[in-house]
Amino acid sequence: MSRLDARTALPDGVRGPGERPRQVGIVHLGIGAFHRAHQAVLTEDAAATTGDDRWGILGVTQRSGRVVRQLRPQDGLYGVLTLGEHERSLRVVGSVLDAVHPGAGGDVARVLRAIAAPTTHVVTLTITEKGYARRPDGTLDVDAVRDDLQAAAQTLGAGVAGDRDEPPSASAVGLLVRGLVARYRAGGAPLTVLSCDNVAANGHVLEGLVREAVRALAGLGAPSTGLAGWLDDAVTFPSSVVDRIVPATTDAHRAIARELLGADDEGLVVGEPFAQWVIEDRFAGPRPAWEAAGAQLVGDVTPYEDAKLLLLNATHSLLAYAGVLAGHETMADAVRDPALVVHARALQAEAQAALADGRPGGPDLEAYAEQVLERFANPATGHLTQQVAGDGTQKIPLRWGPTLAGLARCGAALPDDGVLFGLAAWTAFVGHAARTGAPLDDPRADELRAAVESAGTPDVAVAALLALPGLLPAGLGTDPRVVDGVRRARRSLDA
Ligand SMILES: NC(=O)c1ccc[n+]([C@@H]2O[C@H](COP(=O)([O-])OP(=O)(O)OC[C@H]3O[C@@H](n4cnc5c(N)ncnc54)[C@H](O)[C@@H]3O)[C@@H](O)[C@H]2O)c1
Ligand SMILES: O=P(O)(O)OC[C@@H](O)[C@@H](O)[C@H](O)[C@H](O)CO
Repeated sequence: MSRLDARTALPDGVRGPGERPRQVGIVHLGIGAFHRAHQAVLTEDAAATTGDDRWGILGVTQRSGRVVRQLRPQDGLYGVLTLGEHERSLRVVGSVLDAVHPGAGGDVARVLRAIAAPTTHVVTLTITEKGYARRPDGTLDVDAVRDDLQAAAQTLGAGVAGDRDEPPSASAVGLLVRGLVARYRAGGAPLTVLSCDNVAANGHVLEGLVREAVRALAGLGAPSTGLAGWLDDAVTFPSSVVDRIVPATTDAHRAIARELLGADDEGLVVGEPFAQWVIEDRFAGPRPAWEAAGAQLVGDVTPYEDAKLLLLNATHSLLAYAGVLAGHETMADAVRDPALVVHARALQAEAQAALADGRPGGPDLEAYAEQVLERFANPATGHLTQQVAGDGTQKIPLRWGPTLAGLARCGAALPDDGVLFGLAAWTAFVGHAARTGAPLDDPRADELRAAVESAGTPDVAVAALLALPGLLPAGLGTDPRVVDGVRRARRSLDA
């Protein structure tokens, strides 16, 4: 069977991309499955409504060249397969014009030129929580981005913009700083940097890391320039809240798409019918009319972000850990298990209590929480518990930390069926991996294994894991009410 590309005649029922953008207007860092199923789709829909053809996307894939191999032979085209309980549809998206790998053997100079180009107005990111290279205390892990910052410092000191060979890039924040330096040197047109990761206050966090990195340039031999002032004047970092469940694409998904398309599609992504994008309206220059595609432009994303992280993502993580332990492969099986969903609901009740004093606006929390559970129960996407369970040390502080802090403010004895149950399930999940040698997908996997291996008993392991720096809000990782409650929940899980 032939492979999807610009010559493929799309069958009836498969929506095509229409007129493709004439230029790159957006550089996206971290073009994994989610960007292709979310921002790229809304960008194409906005262009279709307005006829504005400036918003092609250059996708940057940093960890491997896989997405380049998927998309380049397909002229950047790929399918988005929407799978609901009662619906199935395929569309081919054309807003991504090309993909680039800036690592060893890749083309970092092309990325830097694209970020510097005056026709580029927005850099978006989905680089996962760990891509932000934060230390447990939230500050920039300068060692992780040092090579990129060294390159940025040399570029700042070089005579003419674009006059040196660019070394490959090893970090997303470092690559962004190099791109900002290139843009500054190329005349400094305004730029909006828009994080689309599941990170609280993502724009604010990213801005802080970029500013730390820029301050570090001086220590790496960069000359004194007006770069920091230009950031103040010409670059904005709005926050945004993104939502659509996008599982990793499987061969079963590819088989469904092949049947609908009549061609092979190596770049296929899959999503649920629901999609939401709430964006802080703080742009430095032009942007696509994303509101024409259903995005909400708001003054403050915080109430939406709180609901998303503490009611959706938090519940997802609890069900993922407990689901893996109970032998459920998919999220739909986990949420349909009555023994698990009671804990999901208990966590949601605690999160709602913690959010009660939050800022006004945002969704109705009661209805939102219920809708989340219904979305998880969609069996068609086949979202795997193991996928959601990855990177626990990066997700737990964001998803469970604020709820735990709210709970701890309430009183002497803490209930152990909600967030404490989630923590117990996570410790059991980690313990199982450490004991059996099963893969533990977490950037702090070595620390986790060491904590469990030196512990001897589950009670000691629980205490060691909860005390990991940066995991829980200050003081709570060693708070006896938390440690004892998690131990109680863990005993009930191990029984
Ligand atoms: N998949 C979803 O349902 C979903 C929904 C909402 C938000 N998101 C956000 O999008 C992110 C990516 O999800 P995805 O489904 O595209 O995952 P994915 O595994 O398909 O892609 C991850 C992308 O991040 C990059 N990346 C990973 N680790 C990195 C690192 N250390 N430094 C730099 N880049 C790194 C990879 O190169 C890849 O481009 C999530 O972590 C989350 O923050 C995902
Ligand atoms: O994508 P991750 O790994 O950060 O988190 C896994 C899921 O909780 C997440 O992707 C949700 O499906 C998503 O946030 C829904 O919008």
